[in-house]
Amino acid sequence: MEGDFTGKDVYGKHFSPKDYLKMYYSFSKEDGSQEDALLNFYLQKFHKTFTVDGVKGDTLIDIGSGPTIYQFLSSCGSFREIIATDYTDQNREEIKRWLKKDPDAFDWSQALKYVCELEGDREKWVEKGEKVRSTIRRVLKCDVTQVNPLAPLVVAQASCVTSALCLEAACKDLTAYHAALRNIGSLVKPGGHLVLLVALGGNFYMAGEQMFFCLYLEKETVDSAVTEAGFDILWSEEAKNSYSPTYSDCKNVYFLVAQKRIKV
Ligand SMILES: C[C@](O)(C/N=c1/sc2cccc3c2n1CCC3)C(=O)N1CCN(c2cccc3cnccc23)CC1
Repeated sequence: MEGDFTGKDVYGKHFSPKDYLKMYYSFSKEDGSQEDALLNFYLQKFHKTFTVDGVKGDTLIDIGSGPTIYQFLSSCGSFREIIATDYTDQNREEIKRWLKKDPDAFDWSQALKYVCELEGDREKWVEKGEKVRSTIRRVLKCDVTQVNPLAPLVVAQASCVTSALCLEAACKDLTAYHAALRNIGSLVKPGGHLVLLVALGGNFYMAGEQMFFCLYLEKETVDSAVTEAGFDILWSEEAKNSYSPTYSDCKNVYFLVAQKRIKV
């Protein structure tokens, strides 16, 4: 299967949010496991972007949210409205379960506590959860291979677009990757921000027993695609040796913040 692109239909049929969440986002009991370190890296970089560096605005659109909400824990205090999106119904349903406090929704309390600790008060994690729930206003279908990824909806350009671990799974080759970056970049207003979390140097990742395609990307490839999509890269950071081989052959994870050039 390695190397065969995983089409959108396969995601709809075979992507199990529950398996995926258990594999990647269950803080293990003994601290310092590889997966904890990886999630902590993501949470630290979102904290730096939104809480420390002060990226903020009216609307934030998250592209390819998957079944997760960790990516909103820092941005929920910096935007009036967050729009979560994903291609597959089951991922959007998983997010809605958490928003409604459904008893069998995934437990994000460990991640909530970790971000509250970064913000200086670990006890505020329940309020943080309510803040995330009140800020995520819509959960929409997206398809990054479409010129308008939110079609048929037409949504006003956003102050910020974030996308974590999505494009490398959704794009079958570099041409598609460049096009997808242009597509999601069109959702950002001039002067607005694009925040990417990218898995580098791998061909697949696991979710439960299923193997899914990952486009092999290097840091330089991502940087040039972001620049060509009309953005200036403000800063970026690579975490080496991030993935345990059980889950993916990806080597590193890459966090990048860019700003959309204002055409003069
Ligand atoms: C984010 C995610 O959780 C996937 N997570 C993870 S964990 C991990 C660990 C190591 C490597 C990698 C990795 N990845 C994906 C990237 C590679 C998810 O569920 N995804 C992303 C991809 N997505 C789409 C598929 C097909 C077409 C799409 C069209 N438009 C929009 C989205 C589309 C479906 C939902």
